[in-house]
Amino acid sequence: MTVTLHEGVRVRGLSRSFGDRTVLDRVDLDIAPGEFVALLGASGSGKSTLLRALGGLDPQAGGDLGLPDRKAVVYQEHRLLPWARVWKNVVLGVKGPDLKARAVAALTEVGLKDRAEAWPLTLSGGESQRVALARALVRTPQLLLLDEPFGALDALTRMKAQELVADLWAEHRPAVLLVTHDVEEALLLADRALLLADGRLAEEITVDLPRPRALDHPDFVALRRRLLSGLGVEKENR
Ligand SMILES: Nc1ncnc2c1ncn2[C@@H]1O[C@H](COP(=O)(O)OP(=O)(O)OP(=O)(O)O)[C@@H](O)[C@H]1O
Repeated sequence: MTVTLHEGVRVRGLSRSFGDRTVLDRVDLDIAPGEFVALLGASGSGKSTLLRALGGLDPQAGGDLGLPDRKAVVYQEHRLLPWARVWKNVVLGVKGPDLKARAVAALTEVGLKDRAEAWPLTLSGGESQRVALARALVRTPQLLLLDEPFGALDALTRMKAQELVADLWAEHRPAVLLVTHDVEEALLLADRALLLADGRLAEEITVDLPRPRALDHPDFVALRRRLLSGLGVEKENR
């Protein structure tokens, strides 16, 4: 694997095997600076493996990776450390002056300014994920990697979190790769949706809909059907 600096993402021939099982098979992927891309695929198709490689977190992957310097990842589980106050969690590992002020600024952006001094165990699941978003924001990422960040939230909290991500993305415009199982989430947020199957990017759907997006817009419904069919779900009522 070679990693070079790039403004957005420019991946060529990304491959990854575990034993004799090839999970990623010479994947090419471009994400322009500021572009929001969603990645869908069946369970076990290699979405998280691809995301990990883009985080520069998988030295055993093969291929040429052009990646920006500043990357941040948000996972399905918040990964907050219980023994550090919320604001400290946000800036853990960050260097430089005014760390507390930077943490509070990021927490303000996710609507949690007043929880800066709280302990992580006193937060709800949705709040914890917002802290995880603040922890990403404070790093001013050029590439934001989201690995099913709202997968464990209830439907209403998830919708609010999606709105928050849409707002934060519009404000800061990082390139985003969002791994999700949720077709509607992909279509609400992304410029492009990619389908991963058999180790390759099997399909690409451009989501050319004005924002904010409405679930009941006929073009939205048509794209939803197309994506579901790409995922092998044909039933109309799903
Ligand atoms: N460290 C590892 N060692 C062995 N096999 C692995 C490892 N990491 C992933 N795999 C295998 O690679 C395949 C792809 O895993 P990955 O987690 O990338 O899939 P995914 O598409 O993100 O799945 P899901 O949607 O269920 O989260 C799976 O078959 C998994 O078992």
